[in-house]
Amino acid sequence: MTVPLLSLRGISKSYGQIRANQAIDLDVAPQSIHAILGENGAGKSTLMKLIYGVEQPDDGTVVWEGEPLSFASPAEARRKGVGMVFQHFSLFETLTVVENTQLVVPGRKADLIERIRMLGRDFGLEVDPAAHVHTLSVGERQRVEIIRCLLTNPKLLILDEPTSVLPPQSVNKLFDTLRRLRDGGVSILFISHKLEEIRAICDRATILRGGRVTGHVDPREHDAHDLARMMIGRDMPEPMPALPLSGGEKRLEIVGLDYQPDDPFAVPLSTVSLTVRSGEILGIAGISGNGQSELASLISGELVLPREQRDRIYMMGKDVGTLNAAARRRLGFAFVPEDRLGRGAVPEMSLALNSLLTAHPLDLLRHGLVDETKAMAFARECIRQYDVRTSGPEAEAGSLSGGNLQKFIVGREIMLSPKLLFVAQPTWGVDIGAASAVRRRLVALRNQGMAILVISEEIEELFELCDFIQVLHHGTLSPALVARETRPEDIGRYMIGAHSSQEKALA
Ligand SMILES: Nc1ncnc2c1ncn2[C@@H]1O[C@H](COP(=O)(O)OP(=O)(O)OP(=O)(O)O)[C@@H](O)[C@H]1O
Repeated sequence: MTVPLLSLRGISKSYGQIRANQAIDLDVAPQSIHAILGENGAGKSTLMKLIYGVEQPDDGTVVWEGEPLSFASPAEARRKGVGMVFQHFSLFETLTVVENTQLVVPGRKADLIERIRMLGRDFGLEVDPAAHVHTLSVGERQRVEIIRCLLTNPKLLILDEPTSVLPPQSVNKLFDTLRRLRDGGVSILFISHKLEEIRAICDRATILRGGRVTGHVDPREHDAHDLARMMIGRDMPEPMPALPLSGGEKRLEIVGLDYQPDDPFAVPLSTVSLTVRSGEILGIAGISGNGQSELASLISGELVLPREQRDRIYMMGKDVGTLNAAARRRLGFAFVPEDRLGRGAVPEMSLALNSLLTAHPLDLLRHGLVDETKAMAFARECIRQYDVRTSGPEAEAGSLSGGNLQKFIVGREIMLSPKLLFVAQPTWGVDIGAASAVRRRLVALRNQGMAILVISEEIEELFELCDFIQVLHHGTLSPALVARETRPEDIGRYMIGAHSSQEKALA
């Protein structure tokens, strides 16, 4: 047998009471794409952090290219040829793309700009090297992370859910890239919750459950159902059937909204119109960076329209364009932003305190002070209902695994029983078991009459959830398409700006 590029034996790591990794054995062969599979909180990110030197194991040995070794820091791991793209981005918001790159990759700025452009062209990872990171969408930030990593020429590339925010076209391009990298001698550790992707690209898979290895398999020899069962220890639930449309009242209406941002990197919106009624789910598809964050901010109230732009955004029948986020929430609006650690939750605060951020109207304050008992009870209920794996309501939000924090934030907003719920990327980073639970919940709420707006880059998710789909491209929205009568390719054409001639537009 060839000597593995990386061998782990008996690797363990605990955080207080939580045994995130227990006696992990793992061999990564040279020139292989190796999947790490597991539910939210199974210990995948922890294991990757140990390999990349971000954390040190409590126990166990690491052998790199046949030599016993321990990576004391990410800098050392990078020197040896390990590169990592994180699930939570590690970019500085106020710096430009190329300045962020310079922090890790030596070289002259002009050369780096050229190399970034070249990688972008070659691998479908286009991004403006001079753009400030704070102006970029989540998807674009991820592209920057991947490019930055590729620029260090790693022997082992660790990708923590790299496809979660990429549109389907770019996923295939990324896979071509990864295959080319592998054929050129790079091994790849690939974390993903998308089993079909794993079967398409990986030649090995290691499955984790509760911090332990439960199997090493060749994913091409198992179907997605098999893999899911190994991962979650049971069969997947069936999707929730949607009741026929009720033709309910309009809860959100946007009429011919134009938006010209001050920021030169932001995307202008032109004549955006949409309607979401009680008892229906409208999905907005599109590649990130086409105006999603601008539209989301205008709907959530983080961006307020100037006084002269009246009669553009209505919620529950009221013109809300000039109202701030809090005033919109008072009308029965709730919002899950795509950026869960930055805007959805405060990482240093407990889950109980994070509940207060939006759920304070549910009687969690008394005389202006936090009612601890009620805040704890609320957080505990959210943890229970949404199967959030954590030590309890006192855990810091930042200590939760990505998917578990997402479940908590989505749960918190749903528990407000809003009339209108707006969720950006509802299941980004959430494992398939939990993602299907979140989707079932959204459909059940729709059946009970909630109006739901979803922005997602995952076409399959939109088809599973939505009654209608509109596609955002270069700041304009396609007509509403009836999801049941539309094919993914039709959506794909709108996503790249090539209109379908036979659209099933609503009158
Ligand atoms: N810094 C930390 N402090 C406390 N607990 C932590 C910390 N980091 C991880 N954990 C816990 O360790 C366990 C494993 O988390 P990890 O992030 O490795 O899971 P994961 O498999 O990557 O999950 P996901 O798919 O949701 O990203 C979880 O219970 C998590 O809450």
